Amino acid sequence: MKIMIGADHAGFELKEKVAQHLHRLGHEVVDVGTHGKSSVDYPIYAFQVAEGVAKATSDRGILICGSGIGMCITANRVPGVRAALTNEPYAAKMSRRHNDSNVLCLGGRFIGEDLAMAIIDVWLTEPFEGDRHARRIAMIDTLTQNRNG
Ligand SMILES: O=C(CO)[C@H](O)[C@H](O)[C@H](O)COP(=O)(O)O
Repeated sequence: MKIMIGADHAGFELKEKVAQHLHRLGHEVVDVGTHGKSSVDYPIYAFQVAEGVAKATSDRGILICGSGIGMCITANRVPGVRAALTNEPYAAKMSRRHNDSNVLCLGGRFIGEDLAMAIIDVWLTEPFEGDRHARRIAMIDTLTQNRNG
């Protein structure tokens, strides 16, 4: 898969490890930054990754900030993005099976490297179940479009 990744300063260190892990698994990684520990603003990276996934220039996205919350709030503003904040593997699994999540958000200040990789491994391999869940996902898009006119 082609996976776009991004982080702010609070997620930078974990992002570097995630990039190595994804490379080891054979994925193509597009890293939009940040590239150091200096303080930056998470919406910049969240929007880049979310746009990449929404425009299908990448198959999936992974975003990391301190808690994962700011990244998730921002990414979900982009139509077509279904970002899930999952700091444990079961939520990651369900976000794939029921929500077809296409962006994974992690909290770099909440979880360690081993747990992050376990979450990512589940998230990359779990399939979407479709059926009633596909109907509900379609409703998200329809209701959003109706609201925006
Ligand atoms: O956006 C966040 C919270 O929802 C992230 O955790 C940020 O990484 C965090 O707010 C950054 O905090 P800092 O005090 O500027 O390092």
